[in-house]
Amino acid sequence: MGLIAENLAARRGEDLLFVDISFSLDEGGALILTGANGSGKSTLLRVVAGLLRPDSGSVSYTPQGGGEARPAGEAAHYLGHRNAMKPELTVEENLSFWKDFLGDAGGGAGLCVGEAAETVGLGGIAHLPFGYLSAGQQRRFAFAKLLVAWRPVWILDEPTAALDAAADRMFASLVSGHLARGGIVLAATHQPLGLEGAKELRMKGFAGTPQDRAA
Ligand SMILES: Nc1ncnc2c1ncn2[C@@H]1O[C@H](COP(=O)(O)OP(=O)(O)OP(=O)(O)O)[C@@H](O)[C@H]1O
Repeated sequence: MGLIAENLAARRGEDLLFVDISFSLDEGGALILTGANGSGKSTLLRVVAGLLRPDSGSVSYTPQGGGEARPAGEAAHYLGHRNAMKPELTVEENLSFWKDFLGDAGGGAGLCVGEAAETVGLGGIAHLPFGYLSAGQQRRFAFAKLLVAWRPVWILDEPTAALDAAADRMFASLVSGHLARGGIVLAATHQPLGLEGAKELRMKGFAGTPQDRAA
């Protein structure tokens, strides 16, 4: 039940970046990835999101109450370093696109676009082109993307880097709310983000060449 990663390994170039990564998270559970720059946090998040193929291992999500296990990426939002919004479209158009494209993954319903914009504190400017907005406003609307489609697993890569304290607090409340609704959070972050009490997985960086490991 929940998110289960088993024996994940990933390679960058010839070398293995990590091996034998396993974890499981039930509904309401959170895991924070820590480790030095370049230790593989973003790579692991991208593997879980289904954006990179693991060298070995698997990661799946099984809904609460049973149902079939499926690739975790199908039940996940991935919020990476980029906002994944078209600058020439309005915020409403961008969020409507994501709402339709992602859909609800079962077990919950996303907010309407207007509600999501209100929730991130920017209800009055969702009619503007995304490209007109400040960097912080753009990031807030990237958070709204998490709200317009219900996806139980949130995969977050340094979501609040370079945001002000108020935006940090707002995002922490979104994260706490998601966990309280039975969501799951997997995050690389140096901020508390409402994840107090989360499990921690420390990434160590390159795990050697495949030849080293065979030796
Ligand atoms: N496309 C790529 N091709 C080859 N190597 C890559 C590629 N992307 C990342 N790497 C390497 O993989 C390693 C891990 O990168 P990753 O971005 O996963 O680390 P990170 O822990 O998220 O780092 P940071 O804290 O700096 O964001 C780094 O040494 C990086 O140079």
